[in-house]
Amino acid sequence: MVKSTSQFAESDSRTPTHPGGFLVIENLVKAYPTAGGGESVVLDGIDLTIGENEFISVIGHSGCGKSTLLKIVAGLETASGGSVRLEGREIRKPGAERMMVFQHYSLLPWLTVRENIRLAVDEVLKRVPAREKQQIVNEHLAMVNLTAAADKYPDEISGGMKQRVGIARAIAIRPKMLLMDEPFGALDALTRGKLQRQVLDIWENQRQAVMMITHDVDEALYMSDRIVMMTNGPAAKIGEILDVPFPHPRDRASMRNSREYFDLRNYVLNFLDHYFTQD
Ligand SMILES: Nc1ncnc2c1ncn2[C@@H]1O[C@H](COP(=O)(O)OP(=O)(O)OP(=O)(O)O)[C@@H](O)[C@H]1O
Repeated sequence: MVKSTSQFAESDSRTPTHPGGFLVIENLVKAYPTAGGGESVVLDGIDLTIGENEFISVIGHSGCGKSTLLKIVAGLETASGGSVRLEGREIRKPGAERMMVFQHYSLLPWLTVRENIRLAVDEVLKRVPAREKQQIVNEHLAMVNLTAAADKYPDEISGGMKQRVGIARAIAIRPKMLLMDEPFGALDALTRGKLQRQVLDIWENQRQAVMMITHDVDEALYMSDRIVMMTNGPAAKIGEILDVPFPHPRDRASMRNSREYFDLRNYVLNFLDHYFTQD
């Protein structure tokens, strides 16, 4: 039985689904000005609460506003209405407690792998002694299997390795929340699968709040606790939120062979099809 929460259900859709959640988005609206002097509403009344150890995915058709939503949580964009609070504090700008991983790596090309991670650690963990910082960098290099490539420059390593640097850099500063915008989108299928496993391993060992944008239904089902399914834009809303009931640690092969997985996968695909055909 597929369990989901519809934002359009009769019950109060503004009530957070996780009362103890530490990221609380309430009635969020985002509009951009148009050339004609009007405005175009991208997000219209988003309500979402995320728990501090919860991994959620956001899925929806291209242009519905997924990245805009993530950027508002990151503090890179401001909301036009409503509120976004982390542990009760309104998010107004970027902060080290919310680290972003982009699809296109964004490494500094003149720094080595190690130096890219170290730079973030130096900037955020200012009071930590140098020796400990070095340990943190080494530990995170090992976590993403990059110890051997530590002294290489970004243009000397593959796309998958670059993304591992981006992930190590983000988690090395121990953020409370990891924000990932299609983190595996630029990778080939094999590398993507390996990196999904690696990130899930890390998360299963040291849980934190994760919000991940994806277009990939299997990725969302494999990795997340809940899938937030957005309606098409303009004025996109959360259509439904799907619970993914598989316990962690997850085994992809056995999940995929289960009837429940098949039903959930079809449920998400049908949701996306429904909105696509409305275009
Ligand atoms: N800075 C901006 N100024 C004006 N409009 C913008 C701006 N950023 C995004 N938009 C518009 O907001 C809408 C949502 O964009 P967004 O990138 O958030 O969608 P998305 O769901 O992440 O898309 P994709 O899946 O293709 O990455 C689009 O119509 C886009 O053109």
